[in-house]
Amino acid sequence: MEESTIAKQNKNVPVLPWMRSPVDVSKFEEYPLDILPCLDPRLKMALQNMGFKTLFPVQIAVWQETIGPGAFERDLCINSPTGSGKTLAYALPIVQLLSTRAVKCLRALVVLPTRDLALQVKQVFAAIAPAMGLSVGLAVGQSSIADEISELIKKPEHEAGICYDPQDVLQELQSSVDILVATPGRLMDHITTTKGFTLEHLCYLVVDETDRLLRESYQSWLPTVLKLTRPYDESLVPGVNNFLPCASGSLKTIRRCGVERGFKGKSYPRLAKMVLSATLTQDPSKLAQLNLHHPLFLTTGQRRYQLPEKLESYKLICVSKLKPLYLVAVLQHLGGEKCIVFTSSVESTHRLCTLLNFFGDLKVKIKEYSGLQRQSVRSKTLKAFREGEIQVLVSSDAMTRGMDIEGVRNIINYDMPAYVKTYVHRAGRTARAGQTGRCITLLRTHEVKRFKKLLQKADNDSCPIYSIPSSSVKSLHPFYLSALEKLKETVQSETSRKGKVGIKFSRVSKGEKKSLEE
Ligand SMILES: Nc1ncnc2c1ncn2[C@@H]1O[C@H](COP(=O)(O)OP(=O)(O)OP(=O)(O)O)[C@@H](O)[C@H]1O
Repeated sequence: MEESTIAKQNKNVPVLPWMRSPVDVSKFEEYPLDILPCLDPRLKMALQNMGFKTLFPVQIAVWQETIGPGAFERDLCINSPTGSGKTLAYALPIVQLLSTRAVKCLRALVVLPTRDLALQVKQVFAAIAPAMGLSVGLAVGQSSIADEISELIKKPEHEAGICYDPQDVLQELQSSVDILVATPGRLMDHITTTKGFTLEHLCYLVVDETDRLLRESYQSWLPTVLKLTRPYDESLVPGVNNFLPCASGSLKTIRRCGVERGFKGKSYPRLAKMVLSATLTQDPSKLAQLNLHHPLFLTTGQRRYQLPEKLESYKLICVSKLKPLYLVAVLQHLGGEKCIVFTSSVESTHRLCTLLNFFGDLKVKIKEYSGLQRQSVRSKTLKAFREGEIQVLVSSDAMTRGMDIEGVRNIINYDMPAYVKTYVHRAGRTARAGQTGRCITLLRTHEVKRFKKLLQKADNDSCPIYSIPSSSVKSLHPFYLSALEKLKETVQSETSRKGKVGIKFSRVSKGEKKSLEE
């Protein structure tokens, strides 16, 4: 074997020994709900009401390791392609496991990097948890902290006119939810300031989009959660009880038992964890932060990065200064099919979207979605896109991960992604749940080689050219010139209105300007 091939293979072999012998999810088949062992009939009904008849391979694999023979004795690290159904893979076993709980306490915590993603995941739990008598809460900062607290914490009912001891009142505060879906920032707000909010009874922790969440520390949410849920033993750490909050009096928590290394075979209750991503990190130092218990790695096939089976990747090679024209020609060609256009920054998202809207005659509704906008604006746009009122969304990488929008058949990379991970997540907004989809990447000539290498990392050698007749591009020239003029005016007025922020939009790029002068 050639040396370079061996080196390449070694590079793909994970450093961590437990990652080298994974459970291969691709060996599992879709499985009918009717014959799924141990599935509670109430949950089956809830799933059927969602229109689901089978469980996907990753959902079956996780079911086996949690409810099935695996009995959740090991923490699970799940690497499965975009759109393969990871959300239900963790939501289903958690809801079934919690169905036998006697007292309402916060038992499961799901952490996600963004508000829109957390909302999406909450909806999945909300579709199945009530059938088992469980409540789901959301901590994302969508409403005021006071409103959020009143949703999450139940206050005791007190008779008017009677004075109560504040200490007793604190003891009586209870969680209104069994499962909480949260973003790290709001989670930390509740941990540090909300009276009655406790992780003391937490049994399950899910870290979704793990590699994204581990990249930033977000006010040290992870060490804080692990510290607050660490099993404590007075004899090992004297006085520890004095530091741990206890809002539920003498209530004891039953967690899974596990034999931890370093505890001389002593078994004690642990917080059971599932961590997931379509591009799960294999970096030992990053994974070490999660303090996983005898982790089991579940992955799909041999490849590190995997694209959805029915995704078709295309490249469109364009003359740099005419890129917007190629984009418009593609949009015309797609004839109003739902589409997300990705750019490399919030500034170019804004400028490109403004420019496209000046093209008149496009017959599609185009809006931007980026981190530069207020959350309320973003949520409104997302709703309109989901409902089909908007056909094209121009987005920065705010939309890259996890978002599940029905009917998106096309992804366009207006700017080539810099990393294979970004390509995997962007392209993964289509071809979800076994559907077909295409991802078209606009490339300048000098980017072609780099793009080929990037796709090879996802083992994708087949990326045909997306052809657009040059006559369609040419015919757009006159519209482009007038659209650029209008863009220039808009940019100038935004600059004067928005001061500093507007300056970001104030420069029409060299390519655009040159074309304007021609
Ligand atoms: N058993 C099922 N039957 C039919 N559809 C399903 C099933 N499970 C999930 N889906 C659908 O598949 C789509 C993708 O699911 P989900 O968002 O959980 O994917 P994911 O693996 O988390 O993707 P990403 O990595 O992009 O976050 C959703 O629209 C979901 O409703």
